[in-house]
Amino acid sequence: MDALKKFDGQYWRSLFDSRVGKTTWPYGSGVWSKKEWVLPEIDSDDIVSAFEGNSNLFWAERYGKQFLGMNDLWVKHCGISHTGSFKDLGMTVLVSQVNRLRKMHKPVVGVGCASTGDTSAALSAYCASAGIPSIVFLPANKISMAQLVQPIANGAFVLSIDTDFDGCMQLIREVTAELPIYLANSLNSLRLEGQKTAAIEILQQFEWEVPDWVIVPGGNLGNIYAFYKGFHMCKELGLVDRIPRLVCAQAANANPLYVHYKSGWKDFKPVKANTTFASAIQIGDPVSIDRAVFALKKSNGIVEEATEEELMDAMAQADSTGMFICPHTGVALTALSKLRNAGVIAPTDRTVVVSTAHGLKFTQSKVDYHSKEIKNMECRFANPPVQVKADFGSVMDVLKKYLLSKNSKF
Ligand SMILES: N[C@@H](CCOP(=O)(O)O)C(=O)O
Repeated sequence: MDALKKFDGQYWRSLFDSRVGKTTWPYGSGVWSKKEWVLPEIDSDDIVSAFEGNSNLFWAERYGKQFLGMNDLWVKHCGISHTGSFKDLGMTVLVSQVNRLRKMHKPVVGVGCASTGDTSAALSAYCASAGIPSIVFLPANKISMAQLVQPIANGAFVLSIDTDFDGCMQLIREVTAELPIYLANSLNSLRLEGQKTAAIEILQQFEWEVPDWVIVPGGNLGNIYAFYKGFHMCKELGLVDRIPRLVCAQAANANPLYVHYKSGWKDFKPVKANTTFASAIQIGDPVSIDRAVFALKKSNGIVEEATEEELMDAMAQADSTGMFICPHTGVALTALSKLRNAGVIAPTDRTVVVSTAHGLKFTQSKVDYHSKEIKNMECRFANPPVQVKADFGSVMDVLKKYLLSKNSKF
């Protein structure tokens, strides 16, 4: 009861008074009447910023310390971009080249891709901007609504095909062998030239100090190779003297690289990719398998996997520290956590997790999780909204309960 008394408005008012020397609470009426707002001085440690230091490379201080006991964990957010994923980096290069080819009157009637949602979004946007027809093959009902609407809105010719990504990939390869449609998937090295810039940018953002680890979610596997290519190029140029160890993180429901790695890189076998919340990496027969294996061998790399529960829990925990990540980044964070727990990654290792897409593309998965509506999943970190009657007493009751649970010092 004593603790509850402290929710009295006067208590809060005195708290603010004592912090800044005069009444400062600027909102509301009644106990907290509106008075002059004086900003207290703050220390630089108090500053809460989503982006510490550089624009898209941020220090995941709270997540690192709270969940992993790490103090040098960084997230490279590649989803803060025009279409909300790292695909923009490569697609601008590829579509620019196609634009040039068309100006040279080369017979390119359009650009096509198979996609789990991010590649098609980027392709359709850049093509629309250049006035080039884009054709996208999407697995029906297997990508998020936000991703589906992107190529539709950008005026692409969208084929929703009753198969999975691997089926779409097979079909687009056959079609582009017949028609002068330029294939924009990441087996095209122009894509990788663009994507490798993320690796160069990480080194530049750390002022050419090489991180110990870089963790990348992997599906079609072009990106892990692109990162290797960028780091390797900087080493060749003498900008750095080593490259980071790479970790490729896969969903356990679509894990052909993980299985291959665990077999000691014996014969690669495609798998049937099962449904995963990390839908952009729901791929069983990745086109860049050989390049990925090369990159991992050259970087003394590791492959890890994440179950559905692990990746969704990791996403929820990361979001609770302010990140709002995509499920694929949840896969990468799970890989990190497993490697930390196994003692492979040390608490002080400088580690960069590559966040591949914007969380807003995957809101349905977050809604399902926080509503605890996922079969066979505990959803341990769900934060469902509280239903409350529209009266002051009811609102105060739930608020007091909530605030007491959050503020043990009261
Ligand atoms: N996750 C990808 C799948 C296609 O991969 P790509 O590397 O060939 O573009 C997507 O978003 O479509």
